[in-house]
Amino acid sequence: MNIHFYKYQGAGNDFILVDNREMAVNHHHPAFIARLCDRRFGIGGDGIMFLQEKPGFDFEMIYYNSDGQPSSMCGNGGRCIVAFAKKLGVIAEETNFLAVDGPHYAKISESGEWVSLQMIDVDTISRDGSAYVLNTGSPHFVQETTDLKNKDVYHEGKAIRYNDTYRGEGININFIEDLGDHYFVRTYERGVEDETFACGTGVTAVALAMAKQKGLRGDLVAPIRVLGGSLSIRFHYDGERFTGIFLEGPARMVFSGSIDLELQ
Ligand SMILES: N[C@H](CCC[C@H](N)C(=O)O)C(=O)O
Repeated sequence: MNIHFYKYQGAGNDFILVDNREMAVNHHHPAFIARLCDRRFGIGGDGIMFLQEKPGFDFEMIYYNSDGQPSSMCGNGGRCIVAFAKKLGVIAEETNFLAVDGPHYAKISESGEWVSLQMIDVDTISRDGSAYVLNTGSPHFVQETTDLKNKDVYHEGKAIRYNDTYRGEGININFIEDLGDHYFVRTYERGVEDETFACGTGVTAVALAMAKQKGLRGDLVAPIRVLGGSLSIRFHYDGERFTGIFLEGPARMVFSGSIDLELQ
């Protein structure tokens, strides 16, 4: 099957995007999806998204992790598919689209390279030892640490993700270092089963957990550095609920192309 695709990245979290409005690609084949995402035998990417028609919305975002399995929400992927929709002429500067965790509003800059994506509201944060556990569209474990640049994120993240508590459903593991004027975050991602250069729902989880830990309230902004660049989270916290949560940052096309791949 010949597939025309676009490659995007949002702060180094990279994705394959396919305009599937004609429903030409039947993507319910994990081995086929995993092969497309394979960095040696395919195009390569942390995940893949199909942009599809959906009555009542500008489009629907269908997202798979690179392991080929359907996934929960992808924040950086959501920002990249908004940039993709603008490139296709499906939207102008604002959009309401449907994703796996429900409707999302987003705004995009004139340049088409800066996207602000509204995330779902959050009203539950639990603890696991000194860590925070919460769902921002995907499940996240947030652990504050020091000397993060030298941490073995792969092995330490994998050990938590596959421990007795999380082995079943899986969870994304975020390590955060508070550097005063910003947080530095590194993430081991479920479904990629490796560290990624950024995780949008992950840095969102970090921003909310740190606000709770510090007893912050009101309209807040959390500047965050990740391996692949910078992201910013804006939100309101009244001590109970986190609302008006926006994940903001770059979303850029890297290249486009086509690939001939037979269904396994
Ligand atoms: N790996 C995540 C989904 C993608 C999350 C990440 N790429 C983001 O930007 O939110 C999971 O399985 O929960």
